[in-house]
Amino acid sequence: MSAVKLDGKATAAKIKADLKNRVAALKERGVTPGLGTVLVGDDPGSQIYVAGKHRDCAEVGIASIRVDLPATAGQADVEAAIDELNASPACTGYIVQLPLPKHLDTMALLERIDPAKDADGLHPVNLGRLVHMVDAPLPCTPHGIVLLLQEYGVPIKGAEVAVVGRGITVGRSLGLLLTRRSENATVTLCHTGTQDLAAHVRRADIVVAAAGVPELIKKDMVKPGAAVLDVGVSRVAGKIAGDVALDVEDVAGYLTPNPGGVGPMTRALLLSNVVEAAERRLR
Ligand SMILES: Nc1nc(=O)c2c([nH]1)NC[C@@H]1CN(c3ccc(C(=O)N[C@@H](CCC(=O)O)C(=O)O)cc3)C=[N+]21
Repeated sequence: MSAVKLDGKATAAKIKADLKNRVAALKERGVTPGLGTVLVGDDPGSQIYVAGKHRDCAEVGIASIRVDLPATAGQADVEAAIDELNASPACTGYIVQLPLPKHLDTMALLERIDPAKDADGLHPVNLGRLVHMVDAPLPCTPHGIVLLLQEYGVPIKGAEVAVVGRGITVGRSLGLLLTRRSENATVTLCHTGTQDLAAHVRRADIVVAAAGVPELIKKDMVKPGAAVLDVGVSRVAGKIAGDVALDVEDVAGYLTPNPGGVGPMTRALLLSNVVEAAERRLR
């Protein structure tokens, strides 16, 4: 068997086309959405991601505001950048690129972001709203995963989902999203303390690999026909390595390419959060 490709790049293009129309409508009402990024230091990977986000903005008509600070920036310097974006009417949403240099207190900085401008959907207030299932910006990667499954008609309701990785940005938040009444999946959240990972993955109709361990998910662990989503972005010898072994394609029913799968969806949903924040402002 050869798996159906869950084409994140193509699906993200559709989402961006819709956003472009919504941005045009906002501009007619006098509001231009603006995405801010705060980047501290010169990690090459982070530089590439941030540059990509600004290109995406230009594509759909979102203004972008780039704040780059040196690796030596102190807590007060980053706080000042955050305060400025919180106060700026031109910025409707922004992110602080992670990971931050180790000398900075990441949690204190993330909590300082105005929750109404939280484009990542990872502010504790917004994660709390997700727990309570009230309207708020959603975490981009989990939201992108749900939309990608829906785009290809992969049944979520009643599905057994194995999420591998309990990080806040993907695994833990995705568990919250998929167990809402509107999704109604049954989620097993696996992590490094899981006793028999293969047994959990083998039962799953949908497998989401977000552990950051190259080739963690092997062919013999996947139920034939299952949908497999690869969130891994480890760097091995300069190349992106996913969490899913290549030959999983032989047994899976659906599989994300990587690159070209979950990554482009994450970026599209970031733009979506910026546009939604601008729309909320007009309500
Ligand atoms: N505050 C914050 N928010 C983030 O959302 C965030 C972050 N910090 N820090 C780093 C991670 C990583 N991340 C990616 C998003 C898209 C691709 C992506 O689009 N990748 C392309 C390939 C790009 C390439 O080849 O390098 C693809 O999958 O097709 C990758 C990685 C967002 N992150």
